[in-house]
This record gives sequence, C-alpha cells and structure tokens, in this order.
Amino acid sequence: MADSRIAFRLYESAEQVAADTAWRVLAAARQSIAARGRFQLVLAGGCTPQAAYTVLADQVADWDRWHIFFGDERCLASDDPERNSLAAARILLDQGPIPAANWHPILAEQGAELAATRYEAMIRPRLPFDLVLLGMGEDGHTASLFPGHAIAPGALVIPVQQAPKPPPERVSLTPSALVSSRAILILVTGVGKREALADWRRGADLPVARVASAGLRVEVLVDREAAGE
Ligand SMILES: O=C1O[C@H](COP(=O)(O)O)[C@@H](O)[C@H](O)[C@H]1O
Repeated sequence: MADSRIAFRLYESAEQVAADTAWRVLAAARQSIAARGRFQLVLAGGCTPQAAYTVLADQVADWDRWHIFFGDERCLASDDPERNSLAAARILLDQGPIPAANWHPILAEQGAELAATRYEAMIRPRLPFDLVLLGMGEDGHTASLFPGHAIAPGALVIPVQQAPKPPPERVSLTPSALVSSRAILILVTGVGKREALADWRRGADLPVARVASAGLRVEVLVDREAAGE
C-alpha cells in the first residue's frame, strides 16, 4: 500500500474513531459552507458509522445548509430497521438536526433498477460531493460494491443483485460517483475487519482499495482492533 494520497490513521478505540469522524465532518462542513454555501455529505451504511452520527447529532452546526446523500441502500421495505437510511434517520433526522427537505435517501423500496436510475438522475447535477463517508465489510466491500461484481462503465449508481451479504438486492453508488468528492473518510473498526484491512494494505484488489486509490484526498480511520496492533 504505497499510495501517498491515502492516509491511514490509528486510534485506540472505536469511540475515538467516532469522535474524530464527527470532528472531521464538522470541519468539512464549515469549510464547504464558507466556500459554497452548502455542505453535501454522503453517509455510509452499516453499523460502524452510527456512533459518529450520534456524536454529530449533539453538535452545533449550520444544519440547514447540510444535504445528506447515501453511498448505498438495501432493497427492503422503507420501514425495515436494516435500511441504511433508516438507521441514520433515527439519529440525524427524526429527533436530530437535519431538515427533512435536505435528506436525499435512495428509494430502494422501489426496486434496485428504478431506484438506481432515479438516484443517478438526482445526484448527477449535484456532483461533486464535499465529503463521502464509507465503511468496509469483512470481505473488503464498500458501499454495496462487492468483490467480483462488475460495474457498468459510466454509471454513477447501479442496481446490485446477489450481494453475498443480505439482503441480496441493493443499490450502490459506483467508484466514479464516490470519488467525485472533495474528500473521502473510510471508517474501519473491530476485529472482524482485521483480515480485509491487512489484505488491502498488502495491495489486494478489493472494492474499498479501488475507491480509495482513485480518490483525491482519502483518510482511513482505523481502531486498534481492526489494525491488529
Ligand atoms: O452492508 C453494508 O456493509 C458495509 C459495512 O458495514 P458494517 O456494519 O460492517 O459497518 C457498509 O459500509 C455498507 O454501507 C453497508 O450497506
């Protein structure tokens, strides 16, 4: 792993990763709002980022200027607790600070094909994002980009079928969309991620590695359990 645009940062605990993520997101928001009047943030799904969202929700920020997008969504009913946007909404929208009009979920309950087409049409004129948050799965997937899955050239958002992690049907931003961002933060915590992280750092061709190596400014926040140190 010799890509100088990717900075790996080590933290003692997942709590520290969450706190520093929140701090970095707030700093990016301030800069973006000062420069362009708005902050376009892509949220990661899964469990890892939820602690950071909880820290964020308690902070003071210019929330009306934040616009929230999603890196991927699972094709489940809109009220299914496994939906990525629902988990984030419970923290940042329902009782939190972000106005509903600025919340841009992927409507995956419409089916992967239609939801992907509609989300692509919505994000295309809004690119670039200011900050993309990503996680990493135990197999090195990021968003819903899984190892061995082909990506249609030129697409920004794709339907995903037969994902190895349930549910099998999903919608994902592609590497092209994810790297159309001023910065990317990848959160990697827990012992379950240790092997994939080590593979990535040894140069394995994983989806997370492909996205990270194409990004402009990429920071990977890793806790000691994932790092194995
Ligand atoms: O299924 C998914 O998995 C990854 C990793 O999730 P985590 O629970 O291990 O943090 C996540 O980044 C992705 O958005 C999600 O859909």
